[in-house]
Amino acid sequence: MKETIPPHFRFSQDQGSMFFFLLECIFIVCTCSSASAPKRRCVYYDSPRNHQYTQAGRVSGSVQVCEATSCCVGFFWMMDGQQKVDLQACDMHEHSCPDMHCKPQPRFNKMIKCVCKTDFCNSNISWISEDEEAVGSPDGTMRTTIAVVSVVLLFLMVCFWTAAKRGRSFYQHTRENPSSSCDVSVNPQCSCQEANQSIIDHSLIELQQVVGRGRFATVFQGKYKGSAVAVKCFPGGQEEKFRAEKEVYELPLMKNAGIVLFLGSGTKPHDTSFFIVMQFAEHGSLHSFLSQHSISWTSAFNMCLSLSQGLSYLHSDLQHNGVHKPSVAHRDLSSSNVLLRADFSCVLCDFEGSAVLRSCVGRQWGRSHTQNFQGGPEVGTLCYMSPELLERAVNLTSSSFMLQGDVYALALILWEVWMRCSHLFQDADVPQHLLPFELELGPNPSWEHLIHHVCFMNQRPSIPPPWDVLPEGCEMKRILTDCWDSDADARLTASCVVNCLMSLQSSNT
Ligand SMILES: Nc1ncnc2c1ncn2[C@@H]1O[C@H](COP(=O)(O)OP(=O)(O)OP(=O)(O)O)[C@@H](O)[C@H]1O
Repeated sequence: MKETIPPHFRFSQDQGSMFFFLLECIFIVCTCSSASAPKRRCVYYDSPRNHQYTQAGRVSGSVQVCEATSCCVGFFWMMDGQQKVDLQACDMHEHSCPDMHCKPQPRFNKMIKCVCKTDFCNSNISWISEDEEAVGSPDGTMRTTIAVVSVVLLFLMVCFWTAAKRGRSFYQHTRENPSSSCDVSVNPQCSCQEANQSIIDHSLIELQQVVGRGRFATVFQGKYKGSAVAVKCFPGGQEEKFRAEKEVYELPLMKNAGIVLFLGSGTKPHDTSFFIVMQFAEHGSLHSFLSQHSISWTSAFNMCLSLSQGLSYLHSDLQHNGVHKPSVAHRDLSSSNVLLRADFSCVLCDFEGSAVLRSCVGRQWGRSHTQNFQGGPEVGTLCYMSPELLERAVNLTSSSFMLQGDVYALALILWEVWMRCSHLFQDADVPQHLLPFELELGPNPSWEHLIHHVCFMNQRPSIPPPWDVLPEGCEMKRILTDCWDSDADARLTASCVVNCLMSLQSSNT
């Protein structure tokens, strides 16, 4: 006989699947309703810069019929009060666009962007204020209700999609490495432990030659207690930078093979300057080394692995014996801020722009950082900046964006290393060392050129065709493209890069 279970009992027994069933229903309803809706039509402006947007829908003259989005996008330059079209198309990057009209969202300098959701709404910037828009619309309340319902539905879909995506990547990662986790989320516990301060008397240091000159400090080779050291000297005016860098080095558990060894710090009483003493890295910066040497596959691999391990450690949030190391975002990762030790392993240095991602009563999650709105953020080296940071499309103090920005920069450095690896150019000459985008934009690209190239054209350093036929080439390419993805959320974490590199090596031996 067939067993009948009372409905209320069935529900309580299977709440989890009911929840997912409901979500699925919402998803199906939304999908069906969007499938039956007419396709969005946007103004299309034909310029070489928007060739990537041709994939967003069928173009016929100056009209584009959108395939996978209902949003139109417009980029305009403002010149002498006049708007000049830069790009108009279906917005393949945005799937949510609450605005009916092309409402200006200022970008850098004189660029304005708008994303909107009515047919041909991207033809012109609409200078209508929100109030006017609400008053001018006869069915404003109805539209608002529809908008609210759509946003709630969309939000549920995004939650569902994000949970599914996270679950998938977590599963994939834990399968690859069951003992570790990709999670670099910030530990909610307060990390206000006392710093490991170590004051050094400057009279015990013997300064020798200058080995590096940066924007804020000069680095000398020196001697301290009989050992070779590097001494980073900050002039009196750079006290803030000195304190910021010292704060990172003095965090608990910062001693790690991937981070340059901090020995102490001090002040010079007579000229009120400040200094930080570190272990001396015999081969200098990765940038200067790659400029002078091509490298073998083994050296390239060890450099990439140690660099990724160092970054993964820096990003990690750890508790050990009651001591808490918060996650730290470097925020100025470049081949000049990576040093090479005697054994050619990489260590990270230069933390004056870093953000310590912790929460303490009365403190911020990340240290605040000043920004120069004329020339872009003061923190970071231009050509290593991720698209979202270049565009300022995100909250720059968000911890996840800072960490994802580091991963983008990591990809560019891995590319720099591999581009000097003789094994990867078997029958050809190894190309000279080049900074990312140096080939395309020259050694000192402007902010505008980088935004155009990296954000609008979605270009990345080119991967040489010979890599396609190498057994490791495919995986290397995948690591690079997954780390420099224009969608920051889609990027790998630093600890996942370590795992990918490990599997690259094991499949190669
Ligand atoms: N421990 C070290 N051992 C050897 N060389 C070092 C060491 N620390 C720094 N250098 C050299 O000094 C250069 C500048 O160092 P650093 O990046 O810390 O200075 P900065 O003033 O903060 O520069 P930036 O302009 O990148 O902010 C490095 O690129 C490297 O060549």
